[in-house]
Amino acid sequence: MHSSLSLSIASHTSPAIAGSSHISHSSAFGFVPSSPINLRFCGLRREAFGFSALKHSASRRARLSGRTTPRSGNVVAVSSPSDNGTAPKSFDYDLLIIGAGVGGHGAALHAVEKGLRLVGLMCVRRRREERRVSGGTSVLGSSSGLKTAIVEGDVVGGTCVNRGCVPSKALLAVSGRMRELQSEHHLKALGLQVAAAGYDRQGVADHANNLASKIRNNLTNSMKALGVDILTGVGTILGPHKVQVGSSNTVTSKDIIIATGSVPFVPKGIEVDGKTVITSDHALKLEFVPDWIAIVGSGYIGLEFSDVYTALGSEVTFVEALDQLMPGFDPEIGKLAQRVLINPRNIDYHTGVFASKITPAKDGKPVTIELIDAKTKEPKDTLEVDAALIATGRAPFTQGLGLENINVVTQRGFIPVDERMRVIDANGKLVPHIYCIGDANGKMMLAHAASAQGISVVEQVTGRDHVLNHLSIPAACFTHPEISMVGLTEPQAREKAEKEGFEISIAKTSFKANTKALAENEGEGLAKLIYRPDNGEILGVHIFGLHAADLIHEASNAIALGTRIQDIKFAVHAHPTLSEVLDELFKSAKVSH
Ligand SMILES: Cc1cc2nc3c(=O)[nH]c(=O)nc-3n(C[C@H](O)[C@H](O)[C@H](O)COP(=O)(O)OP(=O)(O)OC[C@H]3O[C@@H](n4cnc5c(N)ncnc54)[C@H](O)[C@@H]3O)c2cc1C
Ligand SMILES: NC(=O)c1ccc[n+]([C@@H]2O[C@H](COP(=O)([O-])OP(=O)(O)OC[C@H]3O[C@@H](n4cnc5c(N)ncnc54)[C@H](O)[C@@H]3O)[C@@H](O)[C@H]2O)c1
Repeated sequence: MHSSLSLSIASHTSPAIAGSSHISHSSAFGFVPSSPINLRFCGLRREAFGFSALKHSASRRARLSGRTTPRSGNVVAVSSPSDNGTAPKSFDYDLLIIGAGVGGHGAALHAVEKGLRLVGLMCVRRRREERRVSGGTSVLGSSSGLKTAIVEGDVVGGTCVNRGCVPSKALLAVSGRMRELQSEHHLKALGLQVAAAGYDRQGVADHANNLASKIRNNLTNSMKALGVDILTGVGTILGPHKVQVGSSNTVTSKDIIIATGSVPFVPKGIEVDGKTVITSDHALKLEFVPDWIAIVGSGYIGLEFSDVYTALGSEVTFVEALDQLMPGFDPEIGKLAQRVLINPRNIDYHTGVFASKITPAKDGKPVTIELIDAKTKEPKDTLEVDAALIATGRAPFTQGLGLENINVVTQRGFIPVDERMRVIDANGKLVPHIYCIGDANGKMMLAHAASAQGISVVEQVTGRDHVLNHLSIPAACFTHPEISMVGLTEPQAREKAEKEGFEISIAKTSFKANTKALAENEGEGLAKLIYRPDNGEILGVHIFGLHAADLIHEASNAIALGTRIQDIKFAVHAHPTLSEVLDELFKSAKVSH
């Protein structure tokens, strides 16, 4: 089905991207399970946590909170660091983590490494264990004297493992291969002859689903092996040291980490039916491949799914509110990405427009999308398509968490934190012993950022001050080819330079000069370095090209460790490898130092 209006392709758009990969703690996976508790999932469906169910979940939490009267003496009066004196002398746990996504998991594993004892909480089917825990007489965990618990209301792994990074990368692995097999020009250049490529939709969907199950099991087993007992239950904060788990259990903990993540954000006026108007939660199941799909939002999710859908034969129309596709990324890299990832593919787009109303397909009628001008709000167009994917960002999952019990007011749903992830209350004061990591604090909605923040918090609660440098955290978009970045974009660097009174310089290298890239017939690519010529500081690196997501780490590690260009340019790279693209990049920079 096609649009009732002609869709013209604008020529001025420019993108630029970033991203990451799932954090694996494979070193922890090999342990023999030692926990006496048999880990089982409660079988709660994700839908119970989805956007529409959020209200239900929140009201359930509110009911639960209302029913539970904190025992006096066990709860610290809110928002006064000195009030900690009213806390119990001893706690059920030293560290309690609410949410077993990648952030919570990363924090939990690091806590084990630091000697913290892990005792997870999973409710519903775990009455016996819960009673033991709520009675404060838990006997679980390792022989260390410290105790930690992780609370999960759905399934271990959270968004990344079940509805995010992991299944999406499985689909992208398929789209990458399909692209290669479909590119006659590419195959011919390599001297290959391949019969027409095809795919089995269910087989592709199974690959994504199986991978998610596998990684979920790995995560679960890694915590189990380290003595983690996970009880499922919705965690509600009753006070600074007290959390209700499920409907009746309460636990106390010296420190608490909130790691409750996010859910798809669906703008007002858009009706998601889960079939023809979908979010990434639905799209990852690949229940059908529409002939024509509109993707609302051209950020990470939109771009990655455009790669998947076009490889599987769909026509894609982007609807983007800002004036260019993939806004927010370095404009030069974005322009190149658009030339390679958008223009030659079966993709067109509308920029500077909001999807103000989307109605699912019904009774033989297509999905309709009403577009309004993003600035004037005047009606612009109506599209008729087979399906619409809503990829307009993510909303923090913090409703009903009991934040009112610690006097915390969210900002657009995000929990305010300082640079050490310490939660800030309504009066601007730090809430003692409560931290928030990952998507729920909105600092950087990436899996490895959530995990790194969790590790940083564990460092602090175990006595070592630590501040995570978010400018050293890489990001990648796993399109074909990939896009990656770390640090500042060129406009951001220019703004900072102007404010702080220094010069910036730019260096670039092309994949066309790289032997390995040319051997692969993948010479389309660019690496860009933004730096200070006076002292060799690396301000940002952006890469578009084959394996860009892997290549970025030399730059992100350099930023994290404070390595300057005048030092890193002497590092030796194996030949012929793609890493020589960065070698060339650093060598071509001119530092006066
Ligand atoms: C389609 C898609 C693809 C993505 N791809 C990538 C990628 O390639 N690389 C990347 O870095 N990032 C990617 N992301 C982003 C990444 O998934 C998130 O940044 C990451 O999952 C955030 O981790 P988290 O631990 O903060 O939260 P989550 O992973 O959302 O986990 C939070 C957990 O807390 C639980 N929970 C919530 N409230 C409660 C409560 N009150 N009590 C108990 N449990 C609770 C939830 O059930 C959930 O299990 C992607 C996201 C999507 C949607
Ligand atoms: N590879 C990765 O690391 C990866 C992959 C997928 C998702 N993620 C994470 O998930 C998060 C969510 O991804 P996302 O792509 O949904 O969000 P995003 O913030 O990356 O992009 C959303 C886009 O939607 C546009 N938009 C918002 N409302 C709109 C409307 N009403 N009409 C038209 N356009 C609108 C925005 O301008 C923006 O370009 C990201 O923040 C990212 O960190 C990461």
